[in-house]
Order: sequence, then C-alpha cells, then structure tokens
Amino acid sequence: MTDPATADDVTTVLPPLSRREQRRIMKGAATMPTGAVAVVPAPANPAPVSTFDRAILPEPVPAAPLAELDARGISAWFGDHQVLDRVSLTMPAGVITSLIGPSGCGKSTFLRILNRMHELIPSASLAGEVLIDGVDVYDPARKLVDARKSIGMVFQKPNPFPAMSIYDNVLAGLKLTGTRADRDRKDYLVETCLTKAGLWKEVRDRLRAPGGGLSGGQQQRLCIARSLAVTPRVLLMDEPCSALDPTSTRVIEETMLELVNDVTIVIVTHNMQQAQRVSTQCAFFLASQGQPGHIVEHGSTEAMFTSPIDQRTYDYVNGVFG
Ligand SMILES: Nc1ncnc2c1ncn2[C@@H]1O[C@H](COP(=O)(O)OP(=O)(O)OP(=O)(O)O)[C@@H](O)[C@H]1O
Repeated sequence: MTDPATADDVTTVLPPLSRREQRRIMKGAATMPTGAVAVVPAPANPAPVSTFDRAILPEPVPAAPLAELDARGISAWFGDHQVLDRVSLTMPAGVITSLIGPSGCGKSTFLRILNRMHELIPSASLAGEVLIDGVDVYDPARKLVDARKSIGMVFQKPNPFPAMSIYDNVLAGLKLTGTRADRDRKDYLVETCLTKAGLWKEVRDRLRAPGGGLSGGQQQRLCIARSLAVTPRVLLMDEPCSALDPTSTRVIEETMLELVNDVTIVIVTHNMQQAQRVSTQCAFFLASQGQPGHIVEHGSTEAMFTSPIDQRTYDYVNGVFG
C-alpha cells in the first residue's frame, strides 16, 4: 500500500504553507508563494446553481460540532501476531493529523481501530480506548452504526457503487445508518455534500449517471461526499490520493483543507510533501525488527519536518529510509 512521491509529481515542487497561508489562498485572499505551481483557483465561490426544481429550500442541516479523537494505549493483534503496542495519540478537533511511517508499521490498522473496522476481521483483537469528545467509541452500550456514522472513512481505492447513480451514491450511507429524509432533503444533501467535496460543478448535470463512469479522482470525491452525507464528526482517510494523478491529488488536498473547518481529519499518507501541505499535526509510526508498531514521535508538522527530536524521524522524513 505504499505510494512514495515520485520526482515527476508536480506536487513535490510546492513549498509547505502555513495553515493561515493555505486558508488565505483557498479564499483567494493571497497568492501562492514564488516558485510554487499555482493550482488553487482564486475566484470567489458563487453559490452553486441547483439543478433541482424546488420552491422551498429545506432548513440547512446543522454541522455536527467539531470533535476531538483520543486514542489511549492502543495495542492490536491479528491472531497472536501483535502489530501495535500501546499507541496513544490525541487528534485535535478541526485539524488534519497525518499518520506517517514505513510500510507495515500499523498505520492502517490504527486507523481502522478508530472507527471499529478492525473488529470486522475474524482473527483481530485489540486493547486500549478510543474516545470521541470523551465518549468511548467501544462502549458496549453504543451501537456500531453510531460509531461509523460519527467517524467516517475514505479508502485508498475509490469505492463508489459503480452501477448506482451519482445521486444515490451520495445518499447510500443514509440507508445504511437508517436515516430518513424526504425528497427535498435528499436533493439538498446531494447538492451540499457534492459541493463540499468539490464535485458539484462537474456532475450537477448528470446526477443520474452511474458513479462508476467518473474518473478516479472524481470517484474519490464522490466517496468523500458519501461520507459527508451522514454528517460525521471525524473523517479518516487511508492514503486517499495514492491511486490518483497529481492534479486529482491536489483537488482532494484542497477539499480536505476546506472540510477541516467542519470535520476533524486523520490521514494516512506516504507522501511527505502531502503531509506537510495539509496537516497541522503528524505522528511517526515505526515497527522495528519484527516488533509491533509504535509512535516514535508526534507533534506539529512543522516541528516534525524541521526539528524532529528523534534521529529516526529525521531520517524518515528526509527519505533516508522508508
Ligand atoms: N487482515 C490482516 N490479517 C493479518 N495481518 C494483517 C492484516 N492486516 C494487516 N496485517 C498485518 O499488520 C501489520 C500492520 O499492517 P498495516 O496495514 O496496518 O500497516 P501500514 O503501516 O498501514 O502499512 P502500509 O503503509 O503498507 O499500508 C503488518 O504486519 C500486516 O501484515
């Protein structure tokens, strides 16, 4: 599942931007720094024109409050093979946290534990706690579907339902979570979620076309829209751009930087430039010599890339090993 950045990846020529710079550029209030490839559109965003014929707009769905995710002492096993050892990490509300580290150190396993997908694997077990705003995600009294609803996930390979329409793909999560909505509400959700995922303008005239007919990058944004339809408080993204070209990657990154105002994001990435561009905080995972994975170091992305405390972090972020 590795996806190292390549020399011809246009994104590699971009210098890291501070979050304030990123936001200002996204809003068109600043320009890209010298030497950067300006791919962020600057014009003001006009309100999307709806293709739906409706006289009365439904009340906007209130955004779920931003949530902090807190993993405490997470250990994980597949059978008797331990793959994580007492990993603790706080993922603050409203920021993007990147999980970085070499292949096989347990990043994806950690991510799947955060929204209870690990337990779907028959041989899998775990120890520790995951709290969303202090509430235990693994509380036996809590329904599994509630955990998945509040902590959504986007996978490495875009996985829309290929024969299902774009419209129905966005709403697929509603059925799974037993959420009811009338026609106006559905229309509104489809438009809002596709807009947030940066896809509305490209698909608004073909909402009844199958999701499988979109490009890879569009499919990934459709999957993001599908995740957003159930108003998650946290969005987990497991190498969401590794199957995409640089342009689509950039669009997804822009989407993430917009979304983080509404939802806490945790991303697994092998692309160090991507981690620098999008995340505020980074955690470096490592599994040395057959040992289970653990966090060597975590902190602000800037500090992790410019002045890491641990030599292994320095070596990894500088490409000395991977
Ligand atoms: N379904 C599974 N059954 C058994 N072992 C598994 C399973 N999934 C992962 N593992 C093992 O768990 C360890 C951690 O894998 P994981 O995919 O979490 O690492 P990763 O850091 O995300 O790797 P990559 O960056 O390559 O995706 C590896 O040794 C892997 O072989």
